[in-house]
Amino acid sequence: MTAPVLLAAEEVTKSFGSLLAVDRVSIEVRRGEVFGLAGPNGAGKSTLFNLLTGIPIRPDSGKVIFDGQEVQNRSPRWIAKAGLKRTFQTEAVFESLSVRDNVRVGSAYGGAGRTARWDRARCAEALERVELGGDWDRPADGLSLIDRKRLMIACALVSGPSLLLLDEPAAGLDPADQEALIRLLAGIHATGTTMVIIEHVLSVLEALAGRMAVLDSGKVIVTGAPAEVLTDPRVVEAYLGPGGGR
Ligand SMILES: Nc1ncnc2c1ncn2[C@@H]1O[C@H](COP(=O)(O)OP(=O)(O)OP(=O)(O)O)[C@@H](O)[C@H]1O
Repeated sequence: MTAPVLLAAEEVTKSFGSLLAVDRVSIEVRRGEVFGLAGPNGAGKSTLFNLLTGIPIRPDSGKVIFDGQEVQNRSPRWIAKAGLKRTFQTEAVFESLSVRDNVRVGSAYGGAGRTARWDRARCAEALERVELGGDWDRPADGLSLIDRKRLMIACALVSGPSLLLLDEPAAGLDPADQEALIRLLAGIHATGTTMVIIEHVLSVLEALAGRMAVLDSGKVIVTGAPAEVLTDPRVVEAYLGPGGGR
């Protein structure tokens, strides 16, 4: 049986002046799946994430439906509280705050953490889920790149989202850390979190995604299983140009 749709973009469109950044994009993400988004630089992936999460733009037309509700005109905070959390391309952590306090900020944003005691327990659980060991009272500015990514994911996870959007989580990681990230995300997915992952490191999508879409010039050009999508001539051409770079 096919799982119900948790997130749908329906003909979502966004222009910046004369640039059509997202052009009538429709995608469906089913509850429990990992859905990948790929495409060349400037294809519109991050703009689409921004439109899905209300940060900081609205679509010109089209609908975003999350968990049965239209959210395209909702605030980012409302969408986060409804259970859709995201990470950003850059490792957006509060440098001077401790690891633990970064997660506490994430917890407050997502609507979790009514009491200090409960908050502490949730923060600890989120940090353990991302396997961020060591001293949680140390400032975030001393963390390695992979640990910053772990922290950003913990900040998103702490409020127990039903859907996690990850914008290029593997960017800048060496192959060993990419493998560690894949294991981490597979573990989070196994506990029931639906995910959408934008990624240029296609091996991450091959390892994790059940389905994926490729965007080019603001449009979805192919959707399907990674093995089929990544060998599709239209995708090869989008990345390498006509003739596949030959
Ligand atoms: N706020 C903005 N104002 C004007 N143009 C924008 C804005 N945000 C994005 N764009 C443009 O929209 C297009 C799509 O950008 P976007 O960042 O969504 O692409 P992307 O697929 O995420 O690229 P990358 O893989 O390089 O991150 C680009 O041409 C970009 O310059």
